Amino acid sequence: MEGVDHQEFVQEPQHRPSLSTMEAQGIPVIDLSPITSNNTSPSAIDALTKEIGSACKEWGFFQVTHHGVPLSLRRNLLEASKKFFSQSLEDKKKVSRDESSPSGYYESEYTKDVRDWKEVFDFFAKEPTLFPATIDEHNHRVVQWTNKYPHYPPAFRDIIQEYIEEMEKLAYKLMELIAMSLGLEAKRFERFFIRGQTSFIRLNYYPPCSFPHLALGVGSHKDESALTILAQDEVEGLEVKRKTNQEWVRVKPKSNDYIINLGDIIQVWSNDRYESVEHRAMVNCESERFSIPYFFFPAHDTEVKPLEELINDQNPPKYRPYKSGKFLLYRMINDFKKQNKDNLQIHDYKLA
Ligand SMILES: O=C(O)CCC(=O)C(=O)O
Ligand SMILES: [Fe+2]
Repeated sequence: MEGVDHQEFVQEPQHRPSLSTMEAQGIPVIDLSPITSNNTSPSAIDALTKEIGSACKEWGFFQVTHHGVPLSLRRNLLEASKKFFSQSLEDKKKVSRDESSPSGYYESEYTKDVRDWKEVFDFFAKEPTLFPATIDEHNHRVVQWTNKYPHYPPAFRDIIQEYIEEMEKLAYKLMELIAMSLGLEAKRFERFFIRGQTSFIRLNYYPPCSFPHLALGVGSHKDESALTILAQDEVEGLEVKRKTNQEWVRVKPKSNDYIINLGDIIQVWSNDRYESVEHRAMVNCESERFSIPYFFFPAHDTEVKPLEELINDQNPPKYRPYKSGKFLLYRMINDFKKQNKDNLQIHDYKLA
């Protein structure tokens, strides 16, 4: 971040982080053994489903253990990410995102119009990934996006592809549990992802920052995904807004757990039974920090709307339908420059 205008990173006073935020005591930690081990009983799955249901309802954010993703793979990816970002800006910019595809490296993203103190590399989980060509609702042209892969470190491509496969397996399992917790059949959500999912993975790098009380690594936001599976390194920084009292609580890193957060799409599908949750990442003066979110997204032409099983006369739909790909594209375009206005949010689709 040398030679940049620091002013654009400064958050409005009400959004500035408190460096003494308390650590989250209550974030549910859920043991996924019933779905990842061989000898499992229906009653264990039942209990797990209930646990997932209350975590979704009360927090929208939880940690999972015994998730089945090999620790060595996660370590390798964090190591590869560290190596990539340690290169010179010039080398990193050789794989910058551009007009032909939003996959690649970039160092300026604006969350809610304030610049984040971070650098990023995005990859699509599927190649090619089909996406709408424009945000215009009446334009049905589709484009194919492919990934950029850095040459350094050399094993990058293999590691990231292997990791993405593991994330996808875990995401499908979690979606099954979430479906059951809503009283739906286990595979209810599968159809939206099985062909043409637009999931992507992001390597976040937060360099040390000399004014951590004024800036944020990622400003407060809700993920637009169906759900997000997040790996963070051992450096603290992630904060979640607790639903019950609207206070920021810090999520302590645990080296082998994943953090799961519900995204806007589940909020709409469940007609607000579950909600996506505001979260943000703080930076600090001494240590760099790395995190790797995997955003699980349906096919771009999925019409996202409250599921018919979950609506009735007493509980009418709370959202008007929207196309998953158009919303995501809108956000992607607008997060990359200063707009002097709020970006599109899920509440903009809310029916009065
Ligand atoms: O770095 C983190 O812990 C959170 C990152 C995040 O929320 C995001 O990239 O959407
Ligand atoms: Fe996020």
